[in-house]
Amino acid sequence: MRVIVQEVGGDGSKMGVELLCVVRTLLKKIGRRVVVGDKVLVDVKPMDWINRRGLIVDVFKRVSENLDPPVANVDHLLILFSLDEPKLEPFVLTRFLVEAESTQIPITLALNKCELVSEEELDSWKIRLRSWNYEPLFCSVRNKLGLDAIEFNLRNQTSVIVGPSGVGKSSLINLLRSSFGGGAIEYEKGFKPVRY
Ligand SMILES: Nc1nc2c(ncn2[C@@H]2O[C@H](COP(=O)(O)OP(=O)(O)OP(=O)(O)O)[C@@H](O)[C@H]2O)c(=O)[nH]1
Repeated sequence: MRVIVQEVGGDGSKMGVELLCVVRTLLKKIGRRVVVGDKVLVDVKPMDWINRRGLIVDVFKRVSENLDPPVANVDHLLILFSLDEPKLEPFVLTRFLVEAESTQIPITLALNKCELVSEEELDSWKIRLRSWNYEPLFCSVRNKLGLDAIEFNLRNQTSVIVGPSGVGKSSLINLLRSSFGGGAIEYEKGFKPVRY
């Protein structure tokens, strides 16, 4: 598992170092599963700092837990759809929103590829989504529009970017990483946690 070091008893120089870790057998035996987003205690021998290896010996208590797919300690969900390519389908969006709401994790809805549709279409989506009680953020990753507001929403929390295939999740994560210096971990298609 990839672990990013956040604290080493008084030694700030190791902050941000990425370690490749295995999980202690005892943890597996007692059913303590380690999932993406977990905060863990890692045992690193002095020599292992060179090879960047470690052993996960404990898992801290989770603030939140999502079972499918398994991800822990998520503060925020960014639901990303595109207005076109693929076209925004109200039924699919509803399904994502209902499922996201059921987690009780705060949600931001963002609609990407806004440069592909007319002003009229944008306005009609704005009105429609307002009637559903959502205030979506419109953006275009390609044209670098509307990204400040998204970056602001992601700041200082662990978010999961959710959305159908092809809407621009990876493109957004990559652009945020390069433009704003945020961190990101891709987890699996359609479900991407990012610590920003
Ligand atoms: N026109 C347009 N295309 C975009 C924009 N953002 C991303 N794309 C393109 O959309 C395609 C899909 O983008 P990805 O970032 O791979 O989408 P994804 O949501 O990560 O897709 P999966 O990995 O299948 O879940 C790529 O060809 C991107 O270049 C945008 O704002 N406008």
